[in-house]
Amino acid sequence: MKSRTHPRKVAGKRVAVLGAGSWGTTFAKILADGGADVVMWARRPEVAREIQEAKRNSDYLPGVNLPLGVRATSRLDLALAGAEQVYVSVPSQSLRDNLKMFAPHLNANAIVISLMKGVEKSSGMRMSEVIAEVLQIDESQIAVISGPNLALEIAKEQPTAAVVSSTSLETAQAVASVARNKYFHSFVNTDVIGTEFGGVLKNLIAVAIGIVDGAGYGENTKASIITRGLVEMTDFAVAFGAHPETLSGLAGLGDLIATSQSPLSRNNTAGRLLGQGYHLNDVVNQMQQTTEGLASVGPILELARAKGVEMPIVEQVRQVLAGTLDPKDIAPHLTTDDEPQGERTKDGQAEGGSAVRRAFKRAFDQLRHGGRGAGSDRP
Ligand SMILES: NC(=O)C1=CN([C@@H]2O[C@H](COP(=O)(O)OP(=O)(O)OC[C@H]3O[C@@H](n4cnc5c(N)ncnc54)[C@H](O)[C@@H]3O)[C@@H](O)[C@H]2O)C=CC1
Ligand SMILES: O=C(CO)COP(=O)(O)O
Repeated sequence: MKSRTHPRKVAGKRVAVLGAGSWGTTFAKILADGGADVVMWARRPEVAREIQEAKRNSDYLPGVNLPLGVRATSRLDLALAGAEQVYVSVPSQSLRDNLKMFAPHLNANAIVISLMKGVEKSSGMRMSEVIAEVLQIDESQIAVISGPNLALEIAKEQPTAAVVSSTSLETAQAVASVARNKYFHSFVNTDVIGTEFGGVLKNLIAVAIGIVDGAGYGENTKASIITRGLVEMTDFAVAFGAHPETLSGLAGLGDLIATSQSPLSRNNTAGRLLGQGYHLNDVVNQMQQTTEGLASVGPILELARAKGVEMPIVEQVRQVLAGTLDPKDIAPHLTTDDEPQGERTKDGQAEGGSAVRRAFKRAFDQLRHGGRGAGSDRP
């Protein structure tokens, strides 16, 4: 970085944001507006240069002025030097390779925060698990952030909230006290599994909503899918050890509503194109930004199968992606049950049993059949 292009340094904690796409850039603005001293790493030198010199990232956030305090470089050593908190926002499928590049430059005590909402296709691992495995750091040094956070709205400073989650409450609080400002409110929790899976799973339901929207169905259909989708999300996450409340919080229901309703959502947009009859390859080519849901469908269904969790909506999304189900048919087949099924009621109990009760039953069945129990978060 040339010193003449260095802006005045903002007083505050030195943090790094790795990944200069729409979310990484927006998050750098959130942090800088909260008073942190932010250096971004961009893969492409021209993107780093535009942010550093013009305080713009016109490819991803057209028309948005970044705070003067945000600096950017394409050199990892400069971005990570002295960084106490490191926020990572790259496509989930590229995380492992990126982490290997980051590792030599990371401070041993730095907290690493995942801003991503996908699972690794090859392993089914959550992003925090990939971080722990590749960087070989303790889980108390890792946090994740998730919530109803459409980047472009936040870049325009429209108020929203998110959850910062770490198995260490102290870590979550340390991150939340930096990742906040007048338009971004951070809550904390210690349910990393629920917080991460909430972000992953809502993408899949948002794709389903996009599909039925594109196929011409209306609000009743979409509301039914959102509601039943939340049940699938909760069943799945609880089976892996999440607290059900997390899924009805910002990282679950909150994000599900935002993503399912907004044309800004890439997952929702991809679904709509599929619903309009475009082939998956054409949709992928048309999407210029990361669309995590398309890559997550396969690994999530595999994980679900391993725990005996039924996900009829996600399964139908898979079939539409594979071209074996007409998008028009996704709505009439909202359930695979042959018999009438109980709906969860106000206290979380369904006639057929609560998510927790079902999780226990699954664990019991798995133990009986020599499998692993529900307490484990890996199949
Ligand atoms: N955009 C949004 O509104 C939000 C996105 N997220 C999550 O943040 C993560 C990143 O998403 P976005 O920033 O929106 O994506 P994006 O497509 O806008 O940007 C991705 C960035 O990663 C970089 N990158 C680094 N290594 C890469 C590689 N090997 N292959 C491709 N790109 C690579 C790209 O150059 C680009 O700067 C995703 O997991 C997404 O679900 C979470 C909340 C909100
Ligand atoms: O996670 C998001 C909003 O919270 C962004 O959703 P998309 O990735 O679908 O754009």
